[in-house]
Amino acid sequence: SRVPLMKTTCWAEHITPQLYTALHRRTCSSVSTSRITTHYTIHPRDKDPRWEGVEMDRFVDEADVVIVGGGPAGLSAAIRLKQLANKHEKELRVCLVEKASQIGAHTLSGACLEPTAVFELFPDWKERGAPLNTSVTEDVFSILTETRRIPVPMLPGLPMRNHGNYIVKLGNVVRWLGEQAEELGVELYPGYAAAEVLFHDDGSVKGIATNDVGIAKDGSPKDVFERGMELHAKITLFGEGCHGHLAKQLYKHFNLRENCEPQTYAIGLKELWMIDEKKWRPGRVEHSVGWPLNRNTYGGSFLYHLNEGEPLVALGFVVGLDYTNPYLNPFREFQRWKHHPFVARTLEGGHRIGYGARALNEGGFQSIPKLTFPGGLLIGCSPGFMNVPKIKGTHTAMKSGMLAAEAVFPKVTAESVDSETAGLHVPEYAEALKNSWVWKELYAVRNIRPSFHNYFGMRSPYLSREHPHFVTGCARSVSGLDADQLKPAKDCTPIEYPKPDGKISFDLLSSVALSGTNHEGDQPPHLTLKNDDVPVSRNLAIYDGPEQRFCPAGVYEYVPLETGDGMRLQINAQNCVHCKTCDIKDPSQNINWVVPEGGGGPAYNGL
Ligand SMILES: Cc1cc2nc3c(=O)[nH]c(=O)nc-3n(C[C@H](O)[C@H](O)[C@H](O)COP(=O)(O)OP(=O)(O)OC[C@H]3O[C@@H](n4cnc5c(N)ncnc54)[C@H](O)[C@@H]3O)c2cc1C
Ligand code: SF4
Repeated sequence: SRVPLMKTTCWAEHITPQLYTALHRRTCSSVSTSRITTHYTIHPRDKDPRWEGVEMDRFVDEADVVIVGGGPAGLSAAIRLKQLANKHEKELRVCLVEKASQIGAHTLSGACLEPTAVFELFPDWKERGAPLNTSVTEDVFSILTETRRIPVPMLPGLPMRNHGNYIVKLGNVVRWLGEQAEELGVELYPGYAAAEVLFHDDGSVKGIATNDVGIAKDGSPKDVFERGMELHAKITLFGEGCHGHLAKQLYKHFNLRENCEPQTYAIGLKELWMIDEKKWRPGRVEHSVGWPLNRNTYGGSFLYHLNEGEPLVALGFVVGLDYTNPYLNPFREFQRWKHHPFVARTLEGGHRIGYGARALNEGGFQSIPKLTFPGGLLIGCSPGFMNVPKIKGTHTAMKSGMLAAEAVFPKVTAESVDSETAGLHVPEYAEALKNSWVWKELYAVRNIRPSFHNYFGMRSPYLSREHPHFVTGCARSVSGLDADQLKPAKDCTPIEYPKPDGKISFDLLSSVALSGTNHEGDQPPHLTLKNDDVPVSRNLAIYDGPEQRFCPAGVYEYVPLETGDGMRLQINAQNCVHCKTCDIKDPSQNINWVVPEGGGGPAYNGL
């Protein structure tokens, strides 16, 4: 059995001799239990006798362009490609794969939408019935203390101003984009996750493979096992959204992040409420910073009154994943925030109808990687075009997809191929982006998030010379990888959270139930561990098991070993809402999120 490497690793300095003995016992016990990770990405099937003789050939199909991800970026790229093909009377096969069972079912956002890109993509958006039903009529920004609210004037020119924007259910907008794409002739494949990037012999991207189905929880093939299919293309556009699973592989393969800062992230938690009609103010937008987060934790809230025929409000809470206290629980901070008198007064008498969570990029301009490589390119929140102070990335994601399509179209339809590699390389996309309003906008706000790490913390853009208009000059560095920011539990104070009251605040499991999340139970957990022993030997020992708190769906639980002499990690993979927080924040970087069987995950209804 394996023995922990504590004596030689850098984290050993945090461990006392007593803890070392306890830990050694725990770890040695845990290796005797059954495997946590059974996925073939960790335990290759070619070495597994249970897979001997299983047919592993894949059906191959060919398109001109393959797009991974049916979010705002992927769909805008697909639509623009077909608009151009129709205009120039060219045949163009565009295939888009989406891991959700329906287009829009994995979309979670605020969302207050800056409509520029929608208007550019469809100047006749109104006639086409775009679900932009609520224009912003009131814009409120506050700094919260535990009992009070300090209003901040929304001066013209501030990035947080929402004049001219629309409050939307982004899932509905994405569904509508899907309908437009289908009408134009894009082939949409919801329920198919892209599990693997395929490469030509010259190293350029050849396309993707969708995931295999019919693998049992223990990693063995079931009778119904079916190999995924290969989708080849002249070029593949990756629009997986924040912290894409394939993008992670591409960063390594093509060294795309060598000249940028690390990407940093936040987790956003959201609920949808039906409120008392008397309190409903359609078109009102509220944002806050401050309580319940302390000065050293980046984050804030949003509360939007929708105008969709019912008294609906969308509310949520965003916490920067560079927080340091392993006892912080973003879900419980969100629940606590709803009890602020200024928030609770809107919710009292109402009831909650939706819940979900998703990570969002916070690195901004400094963290944008190289965007193009032979055979492919990155669009939307996958490389990260989020405008952080605005908490808006939909308009930039859409525009990046459109610019990618415009750069790709002449090359894929050219009579002779203009590429030295088998997969087309289109660096013109990066150039187009640099000359677009996306670049200008992200450049203008590049130092707002990094300026958080000063005396004023979250309030800095509003209270100090760190006001956006002063935050100019060279791009400042982000704080490093979020995974490296946690302090050992022994150096931190546990946080006492109030119990949920079942009216305004709720527990985790009843919340997850509202996300409609489901996965086939008999499949290997898609939360894979590079080393099954590390959660107990490192995460629990040093950080007191922070994954139990940062996962917004209760997927990770430390439970007593059956033998009674230690703990083990239990992964409730069926609950996973695909937010990607664990892959980002795990202090050991031992968790690798991979795609589950296609169609699994949340079933958001217009979040
Ligand atoms: C809490 C929160 C609040 C926000 N508020 C706002 C706001 O008010 N205004 C605003 O403009 N923006 C907001 N954003 C940001 C906005 O939602 C994103 O910028 C936008 O959704 C990015 O679009 P995208 O297409 O790049 O990625 P996504 O919307 O994430 O779409 C990616 C799609 O790809 C699919 N996918 C991923 N991997 C695979 C795979 N391997 N195979 C197949 N399919 C895959 C996913 O299921 C998903 O449907 C918010 C985000 C969050 C989390
Ligand atoms: S397991 Fe990871 S990706 Fe899934 S909900 Fe929890 S933190 Fe998010």
